[in-house]
Formats: sequence, structure tokens, C-alpha cells
Amino acid sequence: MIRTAVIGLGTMGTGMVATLARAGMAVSAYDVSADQRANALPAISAANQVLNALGMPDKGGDVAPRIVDSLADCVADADLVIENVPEKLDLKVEVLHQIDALVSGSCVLASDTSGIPITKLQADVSAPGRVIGMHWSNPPHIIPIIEVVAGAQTSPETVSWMVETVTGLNMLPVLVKKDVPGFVENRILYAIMREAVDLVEKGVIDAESLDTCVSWGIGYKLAVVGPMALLDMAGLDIYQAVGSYLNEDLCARKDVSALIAEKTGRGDLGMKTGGGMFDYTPEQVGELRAARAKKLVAVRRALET
Ligand SMILES: NC(=O)C1=CN([C@@H]2O[C@H](COP(=O)(O)OP(=O)(O)OC[C@H]3O[C@@H](n4cnc5c(N)ncnc54)[C@H](O)[C@@H]3O)[C@@H](O)[C@H]2O)C=CC1
Ligand SMILES: Cc1ncc(C=O)c(C(=O)O)c1O
Repeated sequence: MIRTAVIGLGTMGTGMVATLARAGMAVSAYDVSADQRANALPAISAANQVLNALGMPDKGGDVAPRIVDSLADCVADADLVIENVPEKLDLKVEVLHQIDALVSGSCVLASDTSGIPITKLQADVSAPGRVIGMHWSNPPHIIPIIEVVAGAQTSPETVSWMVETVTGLNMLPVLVKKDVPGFVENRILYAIMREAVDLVEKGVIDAESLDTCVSWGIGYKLAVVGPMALLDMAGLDIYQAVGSYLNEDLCARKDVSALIAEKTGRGDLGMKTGGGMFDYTPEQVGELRAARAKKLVAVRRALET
């Protein structure tokens, strides 16, 4: 039985813990926040209900995840530690350094970073060959892909082990061949997000209509036909003709839009604070999460047919 420790029980952590335990791993989890630790088990239970709806086999048996109040207890005897703290390079390096001092020489240190190059994270770890990117997608218990990313010093054995481990989670490992910022999924997502925010900021479309356009247009289509296949479906000549005038006109800003920066500056972060691009009551957050999980399950089942 693989002993796995998850460090960080925020947006990603509880669904991740549910997925790992469901696959039969012995899971411990830690968060520096007592509130996050206190709220973890109900959230893990809710994620398990979704895994039931997905028909995910339950190899977890009666072994419940342990929510512990110290990093040392969490990572003791771990075979795999998944770092899942906020997307700040210095914090991640510090947490990995703390973990490194507590684990055995064979423990794999994985980061769920959204796109910080693994090479930057592994530099000061005692055995950098055991450091690897394990980038889940939100919600982690529903979206099946996990990007596997090697840093410059990651060993081939660690890569092979991670691909096999992700497969054992009933998830789809996506091997990213170069340690570029944002890896693959987020480079594409952030290109889309940059253009989407720019269109709303410029008044080309309102936020709600943009979501309708993207979700029922390219979002729906790309769920069935990937971008490379879509080129062939549309015709490469069409892409070349449209791209020849459109590419130079797309948003190419190097910074983050004021529309976003002003909101984050006010602490308006989205569902986790009750307001961001839209406003939410606590009840609406719960209702939305449940409704979206139900739809994602239905769509995934349709895509799996
Ligand atoms: N939110 C998303 O859609 C996705 C986020 N990610 C990445 O996953 C990581 C975590 O993201 P979220 O869960 O969204 O962040 P979050 O902010 O919701 O949760 C982070 C958690 O880490 C805890 N934490 C902070 N410092 C800590 C420490 N020193 N030790 C233990 N716990 C600590 C916080 O209390 C918080 O509960 C980030 O690197 C993020 O970029 C990856 C995929 C999707
Ligand atoms: C906005 C945003 N940023 C990062 C990630 C993943 O790393 C996601 C996601 O997984 O959905 C996201 O929506």
C-alpha cells in the first residue's frame, strides 16, 4: 500500500485526498490552518459521493484519510508527498525543504504547482531526482488528467513511477516533455483566459455572455474534438486564412489585466471569498459546486462512451 501525504487542504486538497484514498492509498493530510483541517473530512466525504456517481471503484476499504496537525506526522514514512500549498515559489521551495528533511531517501516529492517549472522547485532538495510535477486539474476528483512533468534533475525512474502511480489512481497521466512555465494545460487555459478577460474589459461582451459563448462553443466542441483534430475538421486552409489576420490582433499583454488585479487587490477572489467576476452567497457556492459536479459527471460519462 502506497503511503501518501498531501500538504495543503484548500481548493485542490480535499478532492485530491478523496481520489488517493479511493485508489487504496494510505493517505495523511496536513494544512497549516486549523480551520482548513477542521473542514477537510466533510469535503472529502462530499468528493467521495461524486466518485460514487462516477462509478469509481473503491479500493479504500475502511482506511479513512488521516487529517493531522503537524507536517512531521503527515509525511512520516510516506512513499509520496504531494505539495499543494499556494502558488508562491518561495513558499513552495520552503515547504519542500521542510518535507525533504523529514522523509526517507526513497520518498517521491511531487508538486501540484499550476506551472512553476519543476527545475526551480527541485534545486535545493537533497535528492532532486525524486522531485516531480504532478499537476492535477480542478476539480481534482472529477477531471481525470494529471500532467507529469520532470525537472532538469528528475530521474527517469521517478517519471516512470509517477506515470504508473497516476494510472493506478484511475487517472490519465499526460507526460509533458519539457519543463516550460504553465506546462501544457495552463499555457492553453491562460491564453484563453487572457483573451476572455480582455474581451470583457474592452466591453466587447459581458462576462455572462462570454461564458455562454465559450462553454457552448469551443468548450463543448473541444471536449469532443481536441485542437489538433479540430484543425483537420475545420480545414488547415481555414486556420491559415483566419490566423493570417487574427493572430496579430489577439491580446498579447505580458501583465495581468487591471480588471483582475483590482479585484484581487480588494480580496475579491471568487467563490472562496463570496465574490470575484460574479457574486455568491454561501448557499449559492454549495449549490453551484454540487450542480457543476453533477454536470461534469454526466459529461464525463458521455465522453467515456
Ligand atoms: N485552484 C485551482 O484551480 C488549481 C490549483 N492548483 C495549484 O495547487 C496548489 C494549491 O492550490 P489551491 O488548492 O487552489 O490553493 P488554496 O489557497 O485554496 O489552498 C492552499 C492551502 O494551503 C494551505 N497552506 C498554506 N501554507 C501552508 C504550509 N506552509 N503548510 C501547509 N499548508 C499550507 C492554506 O492554508 C490553504 O488551505 C497551487 O500551487 C495551485 O496553483 C492546481 C490545479 C488547479
Ligand atoms: C484559473 C485556473 N488556474 C489554474 C488551474 C490549474 O492549475 C485551473 C484549473 O485546474 O481549472 C484554473 O481554472
